[in-house]
Amino acid sequence: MLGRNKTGAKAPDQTTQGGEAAPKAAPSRRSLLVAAGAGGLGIAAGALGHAALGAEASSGAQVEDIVPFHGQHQAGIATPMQDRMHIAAFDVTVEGRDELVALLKDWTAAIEHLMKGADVGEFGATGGNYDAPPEDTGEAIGLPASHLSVTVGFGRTLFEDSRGPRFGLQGRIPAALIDLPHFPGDALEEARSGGDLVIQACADDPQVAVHAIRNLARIGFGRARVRWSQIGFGRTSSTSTSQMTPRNLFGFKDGTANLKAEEQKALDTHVWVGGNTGNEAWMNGGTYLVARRIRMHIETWDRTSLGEQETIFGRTKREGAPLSGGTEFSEPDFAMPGRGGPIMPVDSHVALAHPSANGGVQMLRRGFNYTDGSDGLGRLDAGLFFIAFVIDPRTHYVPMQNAMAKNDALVEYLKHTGSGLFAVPPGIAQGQFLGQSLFS
Ligand SMILES: C=CC1=C(C)c2cc3[nH]c(cc4nc(cc5[nH]c(cc1n2)c(C)c5CCC(=O)O)C(CCC(=O)O)=C4C)c(C)c3C=C
Ligand SMILES: [Fe+2]
Repeated sequence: MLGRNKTGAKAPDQTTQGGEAAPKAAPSRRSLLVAAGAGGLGIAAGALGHAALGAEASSGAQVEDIVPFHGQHQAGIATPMQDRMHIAAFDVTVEGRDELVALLKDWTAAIEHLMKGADVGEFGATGGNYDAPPEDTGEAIGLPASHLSVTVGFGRTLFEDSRGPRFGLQGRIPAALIDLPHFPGDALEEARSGGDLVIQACADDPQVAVHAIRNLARIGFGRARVRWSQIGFGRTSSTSTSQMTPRNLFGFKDGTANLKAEEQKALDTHVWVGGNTGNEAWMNGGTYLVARRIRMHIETWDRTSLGEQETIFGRTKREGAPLSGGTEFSEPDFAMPGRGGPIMPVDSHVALAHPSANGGVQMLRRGFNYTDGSDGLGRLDAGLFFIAFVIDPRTHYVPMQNAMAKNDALVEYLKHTGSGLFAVPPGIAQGQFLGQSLFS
C-alpha cells in the first residue's frame, strides 16, 4: 500500500523496507479513503491508480469534489470560488526555451494529478523507492480533491527583463502585460512583488492548497525559485450566484456586485481575451491576473463608528445594501440626495468602483482575506489579497486603481504592499501543457 488510511494505521500490504519491492503506481488520495471506508480494508489501492479515479468519478462518489482540469479556460477563474488559497510567484532560474517548456510540462502533469486528488508523480507519497525521497510530500494523503484548482500565469519578466530575452519569447509579449504604474500611496515591497510565473492554488481545504504549491515548488527546484507566496484563509468574493457573499476583515460583505460565472456575455466582454491575431493569438481564451497584497489597518478601523464605516463603503454593514436603499443586490442610486450631498458619497468605495464611474468596465474579483501574524508593534498584519481577472489591465484595472488611490475614503485604512500582473494563458486539452500556445 502506498499511503496511510484515514486512521493513519499502516495498511497490511505496506511495501517492504529497503526498496526491494517494485514501486507501485500512485493512487488517488480519495481511493485510499474509499478503500478504508469500505470495511476498513486497506486494499491494494496502489494498484488502482487512475483507473480507480475514473471509476470513482463515474460512480459519482467523489466527482463533486473535482474541478475539471481541461477546458477552454484555466480553472480557478470563473469556476466557483473556494475558501482557501495559496499563491506563489516564481522566478525561473534556468535559461533556454527547452528547459522552460520542460518545467511547464512537469507542472502540467503534476497539476492534473493534484486536481484529481491524486498524489504527484508516478509513485506518489509512499509507492516509490524506500531509499529515495518520495515524489509526493504526503500531507494530503487521505484528503479529497477539495475542489482544488491550479491556475498558471506568466509575468512580463518571463518575456524580457534586465537579463534580456532568456527564452526566445521577445515579440510575444502581449501589449496588455504592462509594468503596472506606481499608484499614489503604494508601499510595495520588492520581495512581495513581480515574478516570472505565478501559480494560484485554491481549494476548500487549506492543506490541499498548500500541498499543491509545495509540491509544484519542489518539482521546480533548481529551475524556478519562489519569489513570494501568500496564503489566504477566506474568500472575499463570490464567483457564482449559488454562493453566499462572504465578508472581508472590515466586516463588510464583499463580492456582491462581482462578475459571476453565470454571466457568460459579461465574462466575454470583461475577462476572456478573444479575437487576438498574430503574436498575441496565444492569449485567446486567457485573461490577466492582477494581484495586490493590501494590508488593512484593522485596529484603526475598529475604532471607527458604524456610520463612518458604512459611509466609506457606501453600503450597510449587516445587509450589504447600498445606502440609497433596497437589499444587497439592489442597484445603487448615485443621484439620490442625502445630507449635504448624494446619499452614496462620491468618495465612497462603491461610488468609485462602480462601472458607471469607470466607463462600464467590470472585473472578476477573486481575492482572499489573509493574516500573517502581527507586526511586532502589536498590530495585526492582515488584509485582503486582492486578485482580479480582467481582459486588459490598461482599461480594466489601472484607471480604477488610480481613481481609488486618489479619492477613495477607504484608502486611509489601506496599504498596498505587494503587486503582480500576469498573463494567464487559455485552458488546454488532454495531451497539451499549460502555456503551450505561447510556444507554438
Ligand atoms: C481596483 C480595484 C479594487 C480594489 C483594489 C479594491 C479593494 C478593496 N475592496 C474592498 C471592499 C469592497 N469592495 C467592494 C466593491 C468593489 N470593489 C471593486 C474594486 C476594487 N476593490 C469593485 C469593482 C467593486 C464593485 C463595485 C460595484 O460594481 O458596485 C465592496 C462592496 C460589495 C461588492 O460589490 O463587492 C466592498 C465591501 C476592500 C476591503 C478592499 C481593499 C482592502
Ligand atoms: Fe473593492
